[in-house]
Amino acid sequence: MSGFYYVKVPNEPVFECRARGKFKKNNIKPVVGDLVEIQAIGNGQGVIEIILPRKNCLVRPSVANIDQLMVVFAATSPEPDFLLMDRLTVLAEKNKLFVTICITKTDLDDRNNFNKVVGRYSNTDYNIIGLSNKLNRGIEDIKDVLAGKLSTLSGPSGVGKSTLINTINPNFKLNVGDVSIKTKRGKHTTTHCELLEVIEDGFVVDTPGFTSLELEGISEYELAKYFPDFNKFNNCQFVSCAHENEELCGVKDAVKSGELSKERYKNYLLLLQEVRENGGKYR
Ligand SMILES: Nc1nc2c(ncn2[C@@H]2O[C@H](COP(=O)(O)OP(=O)(O)OP(=O)(O)O)[C@@H](O)[C@H]2O)c(=O)[nH]1
Ligand SMILES: [Zn+2]
Repeated sequence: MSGFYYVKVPNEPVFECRARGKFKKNNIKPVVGDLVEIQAIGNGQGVIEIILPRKNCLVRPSVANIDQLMVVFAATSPEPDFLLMDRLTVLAEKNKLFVTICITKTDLDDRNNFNKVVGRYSNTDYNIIGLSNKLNRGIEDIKDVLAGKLSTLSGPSGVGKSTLINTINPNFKLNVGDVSIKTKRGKHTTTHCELLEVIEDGFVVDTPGFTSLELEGISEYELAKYFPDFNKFNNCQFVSCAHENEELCGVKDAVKSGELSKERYKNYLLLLQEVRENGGKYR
């Protein structure tokens, strides 16, 4: 119901809470993932008194205190969108989140897209997990990386996010859709958003994901920072090197020698262009 927040309290049923009026006055709204202090008023109801400081807060949908961005793409059907994959990892880096890249439908991977992903990100410390919901492959690895964290799953429609959650924990019975229907635009307006405890102390935000990528401004000077693999090679002549047209650029050298992924570098240049066109706003 609108105006209510559902608060999980250890060893108690979920409390149905309203927020103190002072929050509204100060234009603050509790969001999913917030750690709060409540006052119980009986009957499983309570009032949110304090919102503890957030370590991060992503928007659209608003979720606070996320530990991990699990980027989910299919090996095929739909084909992986590598530019979106790089955008999502930039979003994660900007917000200091762990990154796990989960490639689903590896049972259909006749073009070796899983290995392509492993190659592209080989100079990062991202977890890269190949998964088949169909063959029950990789599920234990996914459980391991979800344990003890608040994660959000992000990726295009139809890659198998709901199937994955259902496989991990069949209690959820999320709707699994038909790819062709679900990929039509405009289907993804969730009005509510909740946390699913998919395994003990491992929570996942139930949302269509941050594919719209509304970020606060990222300047052209900081974009490269969010490509952690580039950082290993940035012994460039200029400290503020954009790794673009500059001479003596460690990143460009590493791309030339094959140590850094050419595709990822290409996407970096595309995103750099975008950041500039948006005057520092990266969308
Ligand atoms: N072959 C194969 N098919 C899969 C796998 N995982 C999911 N699918 C199928 O892919 C289709 C889409 O799965 P969903 O779980 O609805 O995908 P989703 O990412 O939740 O999609 P949205 O809810 O639109 O975001 C369904 O027909 C699933 O049965 C897999 O590992 N292998
Ligand atoms: Zn450089």
